Amino acid sequence: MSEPIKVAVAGAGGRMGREVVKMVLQDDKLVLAAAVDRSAELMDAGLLVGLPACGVSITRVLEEALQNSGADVLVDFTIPAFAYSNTLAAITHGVRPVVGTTGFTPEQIKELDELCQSRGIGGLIAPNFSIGAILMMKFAAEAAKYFPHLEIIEYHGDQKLDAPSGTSIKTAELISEARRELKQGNPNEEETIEGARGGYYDGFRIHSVRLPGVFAQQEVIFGAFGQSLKIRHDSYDRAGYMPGVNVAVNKVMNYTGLVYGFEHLMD
Ligand SMILES: NC(=O)C1=CN([C@@H]2O[C@H](COP(=O)(O)OP(=O)(O)OC[C@H]3O[C@@H](n4cnc5c(N)ncnc54)[C@H](O)[C@@H]3O)[C@@H](O)[C@H]2O)C=CC1
Ligand SMILES: O=C(O)C1=N[C@H](C(=O)O)C[C@H](O)C1
Repeated sequence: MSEPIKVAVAGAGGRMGREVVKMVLQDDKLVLAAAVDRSAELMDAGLLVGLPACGVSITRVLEEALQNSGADVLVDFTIPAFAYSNTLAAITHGVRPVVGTTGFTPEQIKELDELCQSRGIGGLIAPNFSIGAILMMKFAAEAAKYFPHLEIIEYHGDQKLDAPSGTSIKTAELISEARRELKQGNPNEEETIEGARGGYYDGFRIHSVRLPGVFAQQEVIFGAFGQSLKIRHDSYDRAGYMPGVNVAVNKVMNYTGLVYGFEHLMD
């Protein structure tokens, strides 16, 4: 039997981080090497997620955890402002990053890929780990070949820090690769209230709805003469992302370079 994979979790006290801690502690092929968060310091990570104590306390300083824990993989679900520096720190310590935090720029992703290549380790940045969301993106990209007029609407809770969501940006990128060049709408259109038409991406629009009580949903609406098509995905529970995170933690051990998008690891 192969050695268990040692996993450090950044953002362990957050909503996604707690699910990751739970998933790692419940998988006998994974070991929780460290749990880092700016809140819940010193609390046992197992107790924090409603499981028996596991002997790993929440610590504050990621660098120390990366240096001292012997982690193979860092799973990061923190906040956009820290995700880049956390990922950089992981790669610098030879720890493979599996990152769900959103907000990376294409330039940052390219730079982190080069760093992974030069360190000879694998990494993943995935704006969405849920299989249904990946299928929604793939189906939307396919539909855009035939229905080039579209709008993306994403719905999240009112405390989300980034807009548009990482998922909607990834969807827009996949659609853009598949869709013929087209600037939609009336060329003489004018916004009488700024932002009314949403964010512009390569000829189409992304709209971000932020409301309390909402978790994570997205629809892509296609319009054509005499018809429309909607492709929609709804997330109801953060546990729904964990099979994807688990696959990523395992697969990242076996390739070199930084992959952007869970769709590349699904098959
Ligand atoms: N890729 C995916 O499938 C998904 C991605 N997300 C993304 O994951 C991120 C986190 O989401 P939530 O867990 O809902 O947020 P959250 O606010 O519940 O948790 C974030 C946690 O990170 C901690 N934190 C902040 N800065 C830190 C640092 N420098 N080092 C260590 N910990 C730090 C905070 O104290 C907090 O506990 C967001 O960017 C969200 O968009 C969320 C759901 C699914
Ligand atoms: O903040 C969230 O909650 C989510 N963020 C990710 C995103 O920005 O796409 C993934 C999912 O939509 C939940």
